[in-house]
Amino acid sequence: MNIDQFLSEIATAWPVSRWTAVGVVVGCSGGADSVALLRGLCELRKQELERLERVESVPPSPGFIVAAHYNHALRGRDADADEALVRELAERLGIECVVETRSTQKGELSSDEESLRNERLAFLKRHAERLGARYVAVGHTANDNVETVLHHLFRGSGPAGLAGIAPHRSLGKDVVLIRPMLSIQRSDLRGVLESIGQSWREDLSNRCTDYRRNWIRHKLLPRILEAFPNAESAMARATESQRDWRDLVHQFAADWLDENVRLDHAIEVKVDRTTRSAIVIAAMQRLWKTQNWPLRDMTMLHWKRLYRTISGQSDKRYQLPGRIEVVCSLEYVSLRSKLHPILPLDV
Ligand SMILES: Nc1ncnc2c1ncn2[C@@H]1O[C@H](COP(=O)(O)OP(=O)(O)OP(=O)(O)O)[C@@H](O)[C@H]1O
Repeated sequence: MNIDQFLSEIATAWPVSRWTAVGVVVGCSGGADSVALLRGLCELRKQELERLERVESVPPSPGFIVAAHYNHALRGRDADADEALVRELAERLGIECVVETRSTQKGELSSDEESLRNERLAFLKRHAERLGARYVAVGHTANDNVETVLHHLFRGSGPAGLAGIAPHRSLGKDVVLIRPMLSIQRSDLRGVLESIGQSWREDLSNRCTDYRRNWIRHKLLPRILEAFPNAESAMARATESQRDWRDLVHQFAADWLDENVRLDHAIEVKVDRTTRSAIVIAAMQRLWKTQNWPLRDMTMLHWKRLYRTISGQSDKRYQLPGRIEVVCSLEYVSLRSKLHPILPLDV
């Protein structure tokens, strides 16, 4: 892949005219993927502004790109070198760089993958809101997508998990998280960076912090590719169709939620003996999101159990992860969190 093909892949996934006139915060770790993303977006923006200048006399664009780096402060000098690379790159590209260093006071925060990811996302969202940016762009690649799907598969995830990494999703009211490099292979990105003489930092933490993800990346996938050389693009196609199915089910689920769920002292879900489990489960997952209940702790077994309850096949009182209490009556199933107040139902 050469640089033009690379830029065109990004522009196909995320048409340039959509974002050059608004603010974009680019999450940049200093690793190859996000360095390539930052370089790619800055180049596309520059080309678009030059094009506009040629065809018409346009007022200066109100849009901007800001590089944002979250220093996890976990790997001492390595973490500082990541930060330095992002700062230098932003300076060279003539864009603002925001950096935040994680507080490392003992016992204050946990350092598992999920907590770090959540903190990072909260940081990116916070700065996008502060700067009035419309988008947060991150550098997930085609390989990340395949690895995520396999990981979900082995954990027994439902259809939503097998739909892979979403190309975009809302991060609250005014900010959209976008992943414009999901069609690009990691190795191609590195080739492009080498061809333009752009260095990056090897993310050593990637190798060790998430053992199972890295086992999939370094051990399993190479074996799969020996037997199925096109497995990665085949899986990407499969997840794309899976996404269509998921979107369809989500539409039904939203309607089902409107008709069958009401808020009272608890969340009251009507017992429904006819609707298929896929729709009821998707509706419950949507409900969990609206309430900020811990989705990740819910396995398919929990969702199935809840579905059996809602479809009138069990009437026991029990608790789900995150201390969600389930109580059944003849016509309604009440759900109540022991930790959170009830929130409105719109996502
Ligand atoms: N320290 C960081 N500061 C800012 N942005 C980051 C940082 N680390 C990662 N990102 C952004 O997130 C993208 C994905 O990184 P990575 O694969 O490590 O992340 P993740 O969000 O944990 O996702 P995954 O679900 O694949 O584990 C990067 O390409 C980059 O855009």
